[in-house]
Amino acid sequence: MNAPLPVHTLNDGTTLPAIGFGTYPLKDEECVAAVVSAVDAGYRLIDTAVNYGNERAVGEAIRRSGVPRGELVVTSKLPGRAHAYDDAVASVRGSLEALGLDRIDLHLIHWPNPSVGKYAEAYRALVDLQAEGLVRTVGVSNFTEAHLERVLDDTGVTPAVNQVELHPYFPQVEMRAVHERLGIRTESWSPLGKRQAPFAEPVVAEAAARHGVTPGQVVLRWQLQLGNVPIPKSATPERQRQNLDVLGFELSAEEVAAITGLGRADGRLFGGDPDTHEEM
Ligand SMILES: NC(=O)C1=CN([C@@H]2O[C@H](COP(=O)(O)OP(=O)(O)OC[C@H]3O[C@@H](n4cnc5c(N)ncnc54)[C@H](OP(=O)(O)O)[C@@H]3O)[C@@H](O)[C@H]2O)C=CC1
Ligand SMILES: O=C(O)C(=O)[C@@H](O)[C@H](O)C(=O)CO
Repeated sequence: MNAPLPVHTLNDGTTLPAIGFGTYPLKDEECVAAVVSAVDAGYRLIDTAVNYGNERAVGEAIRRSGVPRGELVVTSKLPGRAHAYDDAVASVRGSLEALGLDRIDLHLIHWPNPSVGKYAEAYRALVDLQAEGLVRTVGVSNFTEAHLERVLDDTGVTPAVNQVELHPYFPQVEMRAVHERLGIRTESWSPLGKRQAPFAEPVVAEAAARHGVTPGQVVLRWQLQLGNVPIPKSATPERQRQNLDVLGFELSAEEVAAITGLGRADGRLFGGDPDTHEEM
């Protein structure tokens, strides 16, 4: 097991491990086994969602892991079909029941779902559930600057986290600046680039050779040096360990800039533009 991970202090005073574990599209026993081995490897931040259909498996893995509950940061997400206030409250209660927990550490609105037009209502529900103690930290996912400003104006509560698509082909330079200005921690989904991983790009492969690490480790180290919290998914224990083992080397400022330079306007993995993409 690696040394304990560094943590970030969020704008609500709670902490978030510097790397987390993604669980989509793991299901059932494969999910339980992957999360148990991830926790054993040292992951303490686990990312699930109602729409992944694996909250029960994640809850089972947490119980099997033997790690004290207080050491884990469990994230779940509200689906687009549950943005109306009462539906949002019911969805969070459903997640608690499925996970077998009495509190969710970080609850996000999964997508803003513009056609529903109720993400601000959903956000108010999460803020109220935080006051009740059922949710520790309130955050969002796939929010643009306008969505962030809207919920902030509405409630006076800044989301602690915005989980967005972020990898070398889509480095989100503008959104990271918005987060910096508002005091929001950036979490990176598909942090390795998933099926379009940039592992063969010369700037990544050459940095890996220079530092004696794998291309995946270079990409995750790039994430860390930008202050992002990556949540890589792997069903493979060896890769899970490798993805955590990124504290023992440092990329130069030039290497970081060159990887960010891989960004391109059409770099999104599947066209998930939050202003138009709908996921119920
Ligand atoms: N909020 C949102 O809208 C979204 C959130 N997410 C979250 O983000 C998480 C991570 O994103 P995801 O889309 O899974 O993409 P990732 O960038 O984490 O890539 C996962 C893929 O990379 C492979 N992989 C993992 N580690 C390595 C490695 N070291 N070397 C080579 N290949 C590797 C995995 O295969 P294998 O398992 O075989 O190792 C898997 O195929 C999700 O699991 C989910 O929790 C994802 C999409 C949207
Ligand atoms: O994994 C997630 O959180 C998602 O939102 C996914 O459904 C994502 O949209 C995807 O992988 C679609 O192909």
